[in-house]
Amino acid sequence: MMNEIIIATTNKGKINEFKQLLEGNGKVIKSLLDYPHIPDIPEDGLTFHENAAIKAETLASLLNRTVIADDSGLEVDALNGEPGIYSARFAGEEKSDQANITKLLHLLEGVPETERTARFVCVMAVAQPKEETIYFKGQFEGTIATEPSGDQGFGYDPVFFVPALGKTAAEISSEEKNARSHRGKAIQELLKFKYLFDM
Ligand SMILES: O=P(O)(O)OP(=O)(O)OP(=O)(O)OC[C@H]1O[C@@H](n2cnc3c(O)ncnc32)[C@H](O)[C@@H]1O
Ligand SMILES: [Mg+2]
Repeated sequence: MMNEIIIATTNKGKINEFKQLLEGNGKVIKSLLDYPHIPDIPEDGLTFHENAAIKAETLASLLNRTVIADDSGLEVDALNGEPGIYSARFAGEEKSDQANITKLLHLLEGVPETERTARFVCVMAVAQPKEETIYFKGQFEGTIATEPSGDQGFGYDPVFFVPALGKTAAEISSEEKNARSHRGKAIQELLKFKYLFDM
């Protein structure tokens, strides 16, 4: 029990990154995949903060435990910040990474490199029974490539080009991604509050 950190997510890519960032020191990551009887939590908020709170608070009250949730997405400047909070379902309810990437590249056809700036945003909510929810945020700046490259990571990583590395987020190791990513930065902030997790 006390050695567990519970994340309100079903996204395997996120779960792997949380494991790398938080496991060790005797801690074990649990996710919604370990609680299959819990029904889908509807993400009907209008901001990353609202959706992160909905996921974290719903699971925290069901389990009566401290829970972390991650709401994240890709903001593309040439698309006025879309897909944003709708990143997972950009191309439809089936949440297909492949279809999302195809739709994004199609919308950006003909947009020159200098105007393809984008960022990943991650808002983490930590919900504790009978306490105020706490938030941590991280951002990861990049540009949208014209074609996918690499097979690491998940989601939009194959088209998220990191100028400082000259590679996409799917062409770097998870260690390299975690060291600079939106999720990695939010967790660095969260780790300033280790006592929340008996660490
Ligand atoms: O809600 P949970 O269960 O956590 O899983 P989800 O995949 O639906 O997660 P979100 O609602 O937060 O949507 C985030 C989407 O943004 C994209 N995304 C977020 N972080 C990413 C990353 O590190 N690399 C690539 N794509 C990312 C990806 O398409 C995700 O599905
Ligand atoms: Mg989601």
